[in-house]
Amino acid sequence: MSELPSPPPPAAGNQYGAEHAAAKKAVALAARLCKKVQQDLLKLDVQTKADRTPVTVADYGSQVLVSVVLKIELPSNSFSMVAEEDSEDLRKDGAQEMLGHITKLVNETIINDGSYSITLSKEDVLVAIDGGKSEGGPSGRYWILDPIDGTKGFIRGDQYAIGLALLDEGKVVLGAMACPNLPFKSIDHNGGSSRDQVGALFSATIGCGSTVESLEGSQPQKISVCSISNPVDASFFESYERKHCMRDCTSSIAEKLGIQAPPVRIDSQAKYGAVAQGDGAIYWRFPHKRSKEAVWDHAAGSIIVTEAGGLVKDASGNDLDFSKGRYLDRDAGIIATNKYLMPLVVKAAQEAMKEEGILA
Ligand SMILES: Nc1ncnc2c1ncn2[C@@H]1O[C@H](COP(=O)(O)O)[C@@H](OP(=O)(O)O)[C@H]1O
Ligand SMILES: [Mg+2]
Ligand SMILES: [Mg+2]
Ligand SMILES: [Mg+2]
Repeated sequence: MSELPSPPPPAAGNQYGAEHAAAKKAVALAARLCKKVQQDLLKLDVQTKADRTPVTVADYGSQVLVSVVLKIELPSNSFSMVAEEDSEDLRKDGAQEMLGHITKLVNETIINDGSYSITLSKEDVLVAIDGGKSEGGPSGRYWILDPIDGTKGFIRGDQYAIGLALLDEGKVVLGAMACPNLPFKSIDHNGGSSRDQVGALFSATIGCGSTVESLEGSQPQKISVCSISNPVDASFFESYERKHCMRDCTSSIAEKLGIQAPPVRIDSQAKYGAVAQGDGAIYWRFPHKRSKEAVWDHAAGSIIVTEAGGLVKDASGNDLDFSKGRYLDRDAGIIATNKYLMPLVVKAAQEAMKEEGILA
């Protein structure tokens, strides 16, 4: 397989140009490993974590590759990352076979890409996974990674995303997100023609807009959220998994807004990418309990939507605060949409949640 294409030099004025290029390379390489695993996922490649959610060899392998690429591409003594997975379960007796498989997958992906002449041992793999143990917070620079967001979708053969973001003094300043199964329209700027492709790489840097390109390499093209202002014409995305979203509440919000289109239910932060490129108008998330929302489930997706001209708020209309550590501090619910629809969706959500007894 050919080496991943080097991205074009960053636009003048992009102070995170090197990080942007490294982040895209990292998620694109991780996506190669994930695609290979999704094609022939075996039962023994999937484990259940202590919180009873699934994790696969690809979640771990992706986390290793992103961490390795960032460290090589951006040499510095101060690498810090908040990532979803840790090595605890892989260090247990009985996990040796799985660890061996992850190590093999990581090394094969590196060899096939051809950019780096390194081979990782099992111990290197464990150490790379634990590179994601940072606690985050309001100061300094650190990465936030969801190595596979939508693991349940990944196992089912559906949508998933690899989401990577950079925080600088508590603010998300860049995001790169690979969505290997998401369709997008690639536009030939010479001929003006467009064709449908699958495998999108979204990225955004603060103040520089959002782009999408092919995961296999193509010219990045600017994207923007839709400009629908009447909710009757809007469509919305929500979780495929019934357990992840209160459907009674969201159908009530949709009814209040007069939305005609049926819900589009897909897994992962691919929903943020779809809203950012105007495939639909709204992504909302209303979890059942006031469960904690992890920063890695939203950091990359949220900057890709805001740099595409959209807004991302909690259900009270507040900005998301990524500076509080590994979890977001927010009021129930998260909404991503354009500036016209946001106040209407927040109002409908507040009313619906009061009626459902979720808000006082
Ligand atoms: N019972 C639950 N309620 C709400 N969110 C949940 C959940 N179980 C898992 N999740 C979160 O939902 C994410 C997937 O979101 P979506 O529903 O949009 O596909 C998961 O990310 P991971 O797959 O990275 O673990 C996980 O963080
Ligand atoms: Mg998970
Ligand atoms: Mg996730
Ligand atoms: Mg995950």
